[in-house]
Amino acid sequence: MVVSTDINPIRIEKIQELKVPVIDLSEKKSNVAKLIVKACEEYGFFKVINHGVPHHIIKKMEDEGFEFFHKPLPDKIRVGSANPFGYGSKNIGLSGDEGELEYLILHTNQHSIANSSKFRNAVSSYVECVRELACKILELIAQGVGVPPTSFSRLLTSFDSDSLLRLNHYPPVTHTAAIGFGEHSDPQILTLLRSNGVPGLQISLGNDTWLPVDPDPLAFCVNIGDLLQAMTNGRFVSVRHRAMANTLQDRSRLSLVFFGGPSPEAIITCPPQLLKQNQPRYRAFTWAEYKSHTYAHRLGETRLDHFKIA
Ligand SMILES: O=C(O)CCC(=O)C(=O)O
Ligand SMILES: [Fe+2]
Repeated sequence: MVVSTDINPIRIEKIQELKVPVIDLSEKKSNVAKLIVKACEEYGFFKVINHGVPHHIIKKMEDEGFEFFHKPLPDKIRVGSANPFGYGSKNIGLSGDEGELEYLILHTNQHSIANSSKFRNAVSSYVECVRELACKILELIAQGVGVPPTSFSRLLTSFDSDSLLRLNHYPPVTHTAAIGFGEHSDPQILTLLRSNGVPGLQISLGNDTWLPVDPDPLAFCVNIGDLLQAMTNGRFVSVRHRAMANTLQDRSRLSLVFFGGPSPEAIITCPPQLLKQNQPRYRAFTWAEYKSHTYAHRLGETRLDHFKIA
């Protein structure tokens, strides 16, 4: 009798052969721009090293994050529930998704969540640095695809840029197949994720094949979001990814995730230089419109499809 199993050995081999692109930002700009564009087209995902975000700023944010999650539950609940900004546990979004994590979502322009000034300072310095890094990467992307340098980064520097910082805390669980954060693509423009040395993040290669991303506390993981897929007319892929629950019994996983988004009124279209002879694949929409569509659907849906021109 042939026993069917979910674990396909061919897939495992394929997974082990591949490594996600690691891009050294201290190398020559024109080469870096080319490598980034290639990674955005092939995976919608890469890691950056020598990124210039000072270690002490990351460490301070990580320490504050752990301090927050180690507080008693009533203290965490007191900051308000995560719709849209605040603390959440197990439930992700409002459409029934669940995972083995707790999290804190902060708006990068409104630090109104009642926390200590020590916490707020850590968030401000961290956000300032990662926003700058996100802009630098978006400018390299602009250079690589041949559009004016600030075509994408200006969306993150506008005074009402709708960017978020999300802290995800994955405590140890004993069931190995559990999902920490289910499969999805990030809705915004660009995501910068940094995690401690505990594994969990995986990116999708399609056909149910997953590529585990080695934890690397010195690097930032960069995800292309749905808006950048739309703004490149589908040339870049907004990578589908997920986090497995943490099965290391003696440590928690903490990821710091910056989502670079535009102002709610920003109109998302592909610059004409990138359309060339092609027809636009997506209709123009505002970020506010995209966000409300996203919030109304399950995490795993391919939300950008709704804006496709038939
Ligand atoms: O925590 C992680 O590694 C992934 C989380 C994630 O994908 C997200 O917050 O959008
Ligand atoms: Fe994500």
